[in-house]
Amino acid sequence: MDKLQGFEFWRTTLKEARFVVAPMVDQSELAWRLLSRRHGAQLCYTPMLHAQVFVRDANYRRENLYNEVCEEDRPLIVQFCANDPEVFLQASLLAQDYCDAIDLNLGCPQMIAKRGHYGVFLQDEWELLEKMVRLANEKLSVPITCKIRVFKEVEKTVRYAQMLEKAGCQLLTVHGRTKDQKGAMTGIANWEHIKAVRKAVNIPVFANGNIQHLSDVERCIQETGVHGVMSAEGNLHNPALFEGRSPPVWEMAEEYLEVVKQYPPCTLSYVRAHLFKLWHHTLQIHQDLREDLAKVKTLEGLADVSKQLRLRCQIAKGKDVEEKKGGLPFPHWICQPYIRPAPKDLVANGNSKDSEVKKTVCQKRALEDSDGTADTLSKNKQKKRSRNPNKNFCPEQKPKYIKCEQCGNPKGNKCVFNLCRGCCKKKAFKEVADCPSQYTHTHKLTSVSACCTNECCVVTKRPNTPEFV
Ligand SMILES: Cc1cc2nc3c(=O)[nH]c(=O)nc-3n(C[C@H](O)[C@H](O)[C@H](O)COP(=O)(O)O)c2cc1C
Repeated sequence: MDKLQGFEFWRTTLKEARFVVAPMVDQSELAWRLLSRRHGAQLCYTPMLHAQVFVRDANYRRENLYNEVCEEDRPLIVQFCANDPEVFLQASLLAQDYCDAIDLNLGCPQMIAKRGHYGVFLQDEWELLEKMVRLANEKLSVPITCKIRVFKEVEKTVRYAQMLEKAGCQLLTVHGRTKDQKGAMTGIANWEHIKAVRKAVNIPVFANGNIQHLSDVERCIQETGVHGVMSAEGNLHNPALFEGRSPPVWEMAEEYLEVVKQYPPCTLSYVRAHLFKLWHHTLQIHQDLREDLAKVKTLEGLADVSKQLRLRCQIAKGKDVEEKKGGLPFPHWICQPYIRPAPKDLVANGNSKDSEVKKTVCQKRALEDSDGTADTLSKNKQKKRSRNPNKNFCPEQKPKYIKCEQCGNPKGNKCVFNLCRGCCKKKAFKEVADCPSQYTHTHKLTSVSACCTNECCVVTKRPNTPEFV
């Protein structure tokens, strides 16, 4: 049977989904998707996966997709970042049986995407994108979709969307922010651009940006004419957003922790990050518990801190105590959006906050650009240091790894070809393998599973290598 396309795909496979949970690295994992679906989400995306790693590493495939497969988690779109048509295709072929469509990330504006040459940094490479989408559309059994950011110019954004449609993209998500609208400069998404794209293409369009309440969903659909809306931050702060409810935080936190237990394993740092987002406002009052939440090392520990937060809120609620602090919303214990200060409020000319924001942005950039050589540590590094105070972030004192002669990744421990695990494996398959470490292992082996974890030893599984038979 021919695969469904465009509107037919949206109507039949996606069941006319209008409420969509965004792809979110470390945050749109299975447990969170299931929680969001229970509360109104009709379609979810996986976090962005790296196409190249997905092709190369079976563990990565298992941990990030295959082990997460479950019936309740459909419809599901798997998102990849990629910059090579063949690699993107190979990754998508390996993922297509576990999802309803494959999405290409053309929106990530982070420094890591700049270095890896993917996400929004492909925004100007139309020829390459055309090839990637065309090949995927031709060869995959599921539709290919794209998630883009807008250009400053409406007209260029429209031509960009039309190019992707022509290449074979079957559904387009338009994030109404430009490449530079990130971090402190995030600001408001532009729905005018989204509306223009919607009018100009003949495939379903989802709008992304500024969706914090159910009323935003309705307004966005009305103003832009899109077929669905996607929420990221709004969903993280209130997973019941699409139900039009703002439940007490503990209700969502406890239900989420239950789902995590029901669908193991879930990485602890994801759970911690979700609780930080859910309890965002309350944690500004109960700073002691903020520290506890950062420190505990088990799921039970996290659940316990969450319970203590609930008890404190319930006591305050019972006594009708108004715990107001700074600009915190009240009551702080209901799920509600975190409103970022608008960049114009922060960087208006002559505003005293101006230099502060620019300083933060510049510091961050310096840190990103210099790979951690700046004086200030990023939030992530600070977190790492709080867990391991002896950790050294000085690049000169980092252990130096020997690099793979072919690709520059760290060399495998035992490989005598001076290759990384992936390249060694390829070599082993292409040529008759004669890595002495493999011989040694093979002779000692009683079973394949006793083999070293170095993928170069995969060669021992090949039935017709002399050392195996
Ligand atoms: C924690 C987090 C992780 C994200 N990871 C991804 C990702 O993996 N792929 C992607 O295309 N966008 C990612 N984004 C961007 C969102 O999908 C979305 O485009 C952006 O946050 C704007 O939507 P919002 O205004 O509803 O937050 C991420 C956003 C957040 C907050």
